[in-house]
Amino acid sequence: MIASSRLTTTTLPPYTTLTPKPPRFRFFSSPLPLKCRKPLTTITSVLKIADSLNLSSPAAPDLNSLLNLKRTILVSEKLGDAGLDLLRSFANVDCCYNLSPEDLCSKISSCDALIVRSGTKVNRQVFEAAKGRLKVVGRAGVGIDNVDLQAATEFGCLVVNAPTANTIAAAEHGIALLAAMARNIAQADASMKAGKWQRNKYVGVSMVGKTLAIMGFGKVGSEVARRAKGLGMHVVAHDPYAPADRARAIGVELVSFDQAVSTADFISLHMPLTPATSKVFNDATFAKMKKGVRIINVARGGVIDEDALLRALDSGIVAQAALDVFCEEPPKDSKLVLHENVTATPHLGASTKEAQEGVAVEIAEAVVGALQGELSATAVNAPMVPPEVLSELAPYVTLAEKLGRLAVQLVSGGSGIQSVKVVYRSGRDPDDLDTRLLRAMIIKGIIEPISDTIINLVNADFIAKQKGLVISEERVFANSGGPVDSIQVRIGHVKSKFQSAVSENEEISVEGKVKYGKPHLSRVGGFEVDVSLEGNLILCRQVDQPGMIGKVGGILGEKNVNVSFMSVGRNVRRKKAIMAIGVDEEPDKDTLDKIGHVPAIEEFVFLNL
Ligand SMILES: NC(=O)C1=CN([C@@H]2O[C@H](COP(=O)(O)OP(=O)(O)OC[C@H]3O[C@@H](n4cnc5c(N)ncnc54)[C@H](O)[C@@H]3O)[C@@H](O)[C@H]2O)C=CC1
Ligand SMILES: O=C(O)C(=O)COP(=O)(O)O
Repeated sequence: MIASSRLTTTTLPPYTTLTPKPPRFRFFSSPLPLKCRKPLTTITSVLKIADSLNLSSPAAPDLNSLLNLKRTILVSEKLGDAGLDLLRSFANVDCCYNLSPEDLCSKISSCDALIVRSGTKVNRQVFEAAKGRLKVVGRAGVGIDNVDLQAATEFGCLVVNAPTANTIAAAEHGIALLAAMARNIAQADASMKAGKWQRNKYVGVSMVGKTLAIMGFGKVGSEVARRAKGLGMHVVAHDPYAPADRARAIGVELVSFDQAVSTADFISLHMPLTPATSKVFNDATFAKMKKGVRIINVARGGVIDEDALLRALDSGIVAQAALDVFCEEPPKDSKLVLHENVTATPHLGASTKEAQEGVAVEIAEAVVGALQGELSATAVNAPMVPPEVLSELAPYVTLAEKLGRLAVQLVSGGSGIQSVKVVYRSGRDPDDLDTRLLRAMIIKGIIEPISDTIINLVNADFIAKQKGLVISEERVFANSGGPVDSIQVRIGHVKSKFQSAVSENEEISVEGKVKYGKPHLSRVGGFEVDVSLEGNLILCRQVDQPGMIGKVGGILGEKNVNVSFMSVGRNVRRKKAIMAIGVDEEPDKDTLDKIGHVPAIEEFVFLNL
């Protein structure tokens, strides 16, 4: 050990956070132009690796791909043709719009993926009804407030969205609503259609020189800001997570919530609907606003308390509101929509031809990629791992799972596993080695053999936590050619059925390396070994004396069990040794008994890898 740095102790970092990922593991935030994207027909070996590792297919034994059967994708809301064509080239596509919640639940168990927009509620019942078949939910748009992410994660279902293709459409709709509201376009149009000519009634307000407060300075918010600057408005923004330099670059000042709402002539909402933003525009907030303020909401209806807005409109605090989104869609209570100072559109922010084609292709690619095992760039509830990183980590991913499987089989029955320590020896800078994938596979290896839960990248941390398993990770610096020199898995506070696997620290300890691209076991307890982690493994502790390999090899040979690898590790000559024997077939009980009865063999265990 040269240096050691603790990565995590008792807490598992969440897969998705608001904090940026280290650059090496980040995808480009905007999609590549279509012609630059990889053709879906050319499935890279990386995707196959991931697929075979079942990284994103929690429940499927992947018979579909083995038998070359097509998957089924349910599309529950209108999707652009280019996206549908792409999906059809890969899967059976069932377009069923306006499904009732009951119909959705009854259909979902025969679907591998579901594609929705904002109108489909993908709640816990949907995941329960899927009975483990649903592997991916694709949200053809940005907001994922209609998908129960917690339930998706618990059921090991990946959720992906299409976060960029409708940004401009939403921003343009925001500006369109702002201008239409300021100049009473909708009301004047309706009045003319009713045969009237009311020039004095529909005198508007000017936008130039007015202060616009952008609430939520993300993709849409900043595009609205850019356009509003072009209209000569003074733009401020409130966003606790937005970088000040991005705002500065557009000439926008980032201000506090109170400052934004109290100084603005126009307020445009662009934050996501979360527990923190739910009904954040309420009576108390409206009371802080300038009398005669104008509000635009192209984000989510739920960020406004609609009853409070109605009161604010009636009292004149809010002069006008332009609403594209509502708490309930379509809104049942039409008081707001019918209010003469309200301009309303039926959630049209993303509805341009261009945006819908873009979103459809973006989500189709993400869903097809995910079904093929690709780790998505737009995953909402799983780590985003670019293909080149996955390709590099692939053999270590296999090693991690095998070590987990091996370690758990060394635990003697009845002793509950509570703490697992993983030590990575690596020459990489900690920021340059994303261990989430490896950790997930170790968890998979540990939990799957002892439970009926299927583990994948989406639910690994969640299931570990649920089972009370505390995973701690440590990085030890070591010069190595690849990303990882070795991985050690230690299980503490348990008894072992193979005492020699217990290290000085009273932990079951196994260590492995990747050699020639294949996972190898390099250490068991305090003994060094060198055996390929493929097929099955027999571990024997014996007196170190001549003829042992021959004896055990002979017993296996008699029963036609093929030995693929054999390695002996010992600490002191002629004392104790560990023999690790890789076998292609599983020896029957008789054969194992015979090995156990070889006089110099003190203990042995058969492990299924
Ligand atoms: N009406 C429509 O058809 C469309 C609506 N949208 C909605 O617009 C919203 C914004 O979308 P994007 O800009 O693409 O998302 P984004 O994720 O790029 O931006 C959201 C911003 O809100 C900020 N934010 C989070 N909590 C906040 C808080 N408490 N106060 C202030 N800011 C907060 C975030 O830091 C982020 O910068 C989403 O709710 C999305 O669903 C997006 C596209 C179309
Ligand atoms: O992308 C978003 O967040 C939207 O609100 C767009 O919703 P839609 O796909 O048009 O139902």
